[in-house]
Amino acid sequence: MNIGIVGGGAIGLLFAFYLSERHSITVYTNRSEQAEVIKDKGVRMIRGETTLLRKMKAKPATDGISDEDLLIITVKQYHLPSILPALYHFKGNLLFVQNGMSHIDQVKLLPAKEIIFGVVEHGALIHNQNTVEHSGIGVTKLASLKNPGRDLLADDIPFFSFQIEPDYYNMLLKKLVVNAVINPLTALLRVENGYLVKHDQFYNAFLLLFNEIAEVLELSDREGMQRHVEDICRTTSKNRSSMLKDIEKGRQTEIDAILGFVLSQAKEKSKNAKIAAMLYMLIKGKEQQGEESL
Ligand SMILES: NC(=O)C1=CN([C@@H]2O[C@H](COP(=O)(O)OP(=O)(O)OC[C@H]3O[C@@H](n4cnc5c(N)ncnc54)[C@H](OP(=O)(O)O)[C@@H]3O)[C@@H](O)[C@H]2O)C=CC1
Ligand SMILES: CC(C)(CO)C(=O)C(=O)O
Repeated sequence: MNIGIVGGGAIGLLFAFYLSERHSITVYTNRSEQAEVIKDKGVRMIRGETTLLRKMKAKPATDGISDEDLLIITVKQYHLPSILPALYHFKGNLLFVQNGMSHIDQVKLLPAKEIIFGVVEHGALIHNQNTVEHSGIGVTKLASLKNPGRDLLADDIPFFSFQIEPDYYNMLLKKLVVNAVINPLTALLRVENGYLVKHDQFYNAFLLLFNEIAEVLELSDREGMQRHVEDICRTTSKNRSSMLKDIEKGRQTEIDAILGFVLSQAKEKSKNAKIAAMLYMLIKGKEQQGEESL
């Protein structure tokens, strides 16, 4: 397949590197300088002691998107509006891998042949314009908006597998609840994920927030979901969440796509979401503080 990857960040370079084993890849970057570096030097991937390099095509997204069979959108949720106008002319298949759920309504009406959502369970860290570290090996879960079960990315690529899920909404919801509980709390407390279940007072706060979110989202299996979020805290106990890292680096966070979605659901259903609202404001305040210190 001809696959285009929009965004040359951590996830974009990770997908570009692994998929280039079976497909012809073009990376569509934000900056022309990055496209030149990738065209010239290829994409380097570091996994433990292994470092590998693959050559591929790259161009700035502003030069236009070609007729790819599949276009994978790996920009952050808050950058989607900058790329959506170009997607109104794209007739191939689209895959969105953003965290959160506020992008569902933004992309539903695109004229693409197929719209697929992805939940990436890999860890990826960008080192420079053409180098990515595969810091956690997981899977990418995929679910289609229109044709459940159709698997465009069925190839068996070592260290980079895909899992087809039957229901895109439930797949995204499960990840949303994890991010809505863990990310704002760890970002504000400045602790690693494991602390939320290890520390009595933090765990009480975790439960208050989880219960409010479960009520707003009308979760059908509350106990199962609570166990799932607690398990993620344990299995990623030494991780600093992406929101904590964003706050530490003074960057914008994905709070709008995560707690913003919970708040919009609460408003729609006239449900109480005071804790989520407070955490949302505190994270927004921290983002502003970061901007002011630049
Ligand atoms: N990193 C991880 O381990 C994981 C990330 N995710 C999710 O994947 C998504 C991407 O995350 P991540 O890769 O870490 O983010 P990054 O910030 O590393 O990458 C985003 C990239 O998109 C580029 N970009 C922004 N606007 C445009 C545009 N208009 N056209 C082309 N490129 C553009 C940025 O360019 P520039 O560099 O110039 O700003 C940047 O290179 C997020 O929603 C995140 O939640 C999910 C699971 C794990
Ligand atoms: C699962 C978790 C919480 C791992 O840190 C994550 O997805 C994130 O940090 O955004």
